[in-house]
Amino acid sequence: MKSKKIISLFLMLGIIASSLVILQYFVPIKDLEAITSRDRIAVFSVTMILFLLNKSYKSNPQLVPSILATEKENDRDKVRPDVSFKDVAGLEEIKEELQETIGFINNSLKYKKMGAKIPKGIMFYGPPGTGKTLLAKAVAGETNSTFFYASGSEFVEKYVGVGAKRVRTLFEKAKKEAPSIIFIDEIDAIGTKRNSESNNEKDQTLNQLLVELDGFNSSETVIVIGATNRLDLLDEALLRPGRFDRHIHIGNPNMNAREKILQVHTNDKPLCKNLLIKDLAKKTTGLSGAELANIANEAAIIAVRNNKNIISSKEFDAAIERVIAGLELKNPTVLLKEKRTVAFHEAGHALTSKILNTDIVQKISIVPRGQALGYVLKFPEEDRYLHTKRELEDKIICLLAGRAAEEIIFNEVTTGAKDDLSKATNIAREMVCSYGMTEMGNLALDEVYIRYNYDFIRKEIKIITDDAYSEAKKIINENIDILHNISKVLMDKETIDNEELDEIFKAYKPKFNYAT
Ligand SMILES: Nc1ncnc2c1ncn2[C@@H]1O[C@H](COP(=O)(O)OP(=O)(O)OP(=O)(O)O)[C@@H](O)[C@H]1O
Ligand SMILES: [Zn+2]
Repeated sequence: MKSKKIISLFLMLGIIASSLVILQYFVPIKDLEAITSRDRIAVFSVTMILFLLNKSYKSNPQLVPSILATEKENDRDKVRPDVSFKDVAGLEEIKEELQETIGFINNSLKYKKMGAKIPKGIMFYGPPGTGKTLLAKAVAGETNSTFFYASGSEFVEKYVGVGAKRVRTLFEKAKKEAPSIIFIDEIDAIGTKRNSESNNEKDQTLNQLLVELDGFNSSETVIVIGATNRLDLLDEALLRPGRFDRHIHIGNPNMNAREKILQVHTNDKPLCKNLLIKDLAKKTTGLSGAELANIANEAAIIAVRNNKNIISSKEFDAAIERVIAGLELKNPTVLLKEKRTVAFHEAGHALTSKILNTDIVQKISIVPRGQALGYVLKFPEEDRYLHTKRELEDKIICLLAGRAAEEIIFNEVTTGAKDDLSKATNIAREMVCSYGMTEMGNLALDEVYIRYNYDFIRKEIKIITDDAYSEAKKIINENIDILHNISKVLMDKETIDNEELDEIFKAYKPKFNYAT
């Protein structure tokens, strides 16, 4: 290592010397005195920059195709994590289930003597940010195994064969360092179903992964953990016995788990005595572990910014809003007409949510945040795992009510409903394709069928969203005074909290009849 540095230094001095010689060669003899020390410094600086650029090219592993990279550079994916199960909050049943695997690794000799095969593959699946990576690291920590991290998308390259070679190298290293855990995040990037339209490189990589999973035997204690948001998209071959045959669903945390996660992430923070973590758990229904960790951190940052030495519920409320709705824009330049449109749009969402009782409305705001010009902050009253058809229809009504209010008041629609339309369409699509909630009957449709029959499916989706839109307009028209009142208060004060909204509702008698 040292000798390399010395060679580089000599090389650099050589380059400087030859540059000066070349410079003199190009300059007529009579002008030689004109080569000032400034010129020499310039040559020296340019050489140094070239030298440093060359050095950073070499030290940046991204620039070296991993297939050509040295052993050392590839080893950056290998760690011995200092994470254990106590860092993973909630998820008690899952930790219980993983105890068996931990027992296998820690007592592998006993199992081997008995001729028992150690299970090789576990597949974690569920929404993003729920702790899949954290849990895999904790398994490595609990067993003192080497942890190899790989992301499915890293394997798939333009060049056929590169991905397969990377898979081979990864397994070779893991076997050498056994006991080890290989964690393959976003495994769907290589593991989706193979079909006639598949791409060759992806399929070769997947085949290599299958070969590796079949290849290693019980003398090597290597456990492979895959993670995906979409188990249904994975090739069945990957999930067969002997491969990723244990499937563990990791969902968003329930109230109890949220409380524990928030506890873990606030342990090291000075909290106000009156602050109840339980209350925070109530206000964060539907959020992931990663979002909760983010909220705890944001609350601390906000407290520092406000020169506080303890964190109170005020900072947490601001942090929740920040994480859910995005960064508040300072001095936004929203036109008055646009502000009115946003006020009516948000009033439409809030009015229907309250009338249909879909969620508890915490706050309505027309202060721009993130990409939104306004927003309604709302949470379901409790954790829900099942939704009736009626509830899904109500959700779609509330989503489309922003646009419906715009149309009723201004007789035209704006681009502001883009996100609402996308969410509403997704729910309706699930109702048609996954939940069997339409005239098509009790069917779940697979991706290939959906792709080839999308025109027909689109018609079914449109029936649902059209009905919801009419219903939204009906509810708003029947309660138009409340809509005007909410938007008036929003124009004056920019935000309304749930108590103020209750006051507005008390002053009028909301009307509501479901269309039959
Ligand atoms: N159950 C939990 N206990 C404690 N912290 C958690 C938990 N779940 C998530 N977190 C926090 O969220 C962060 C991100 O979680 P992680 O990366 O493990 O999620 P993931 O499911 O792998 O996400 P993705 O699918 O996006 O890769 C963790 O580093 C941790 O700080
Ligand atoms: Zn909206």
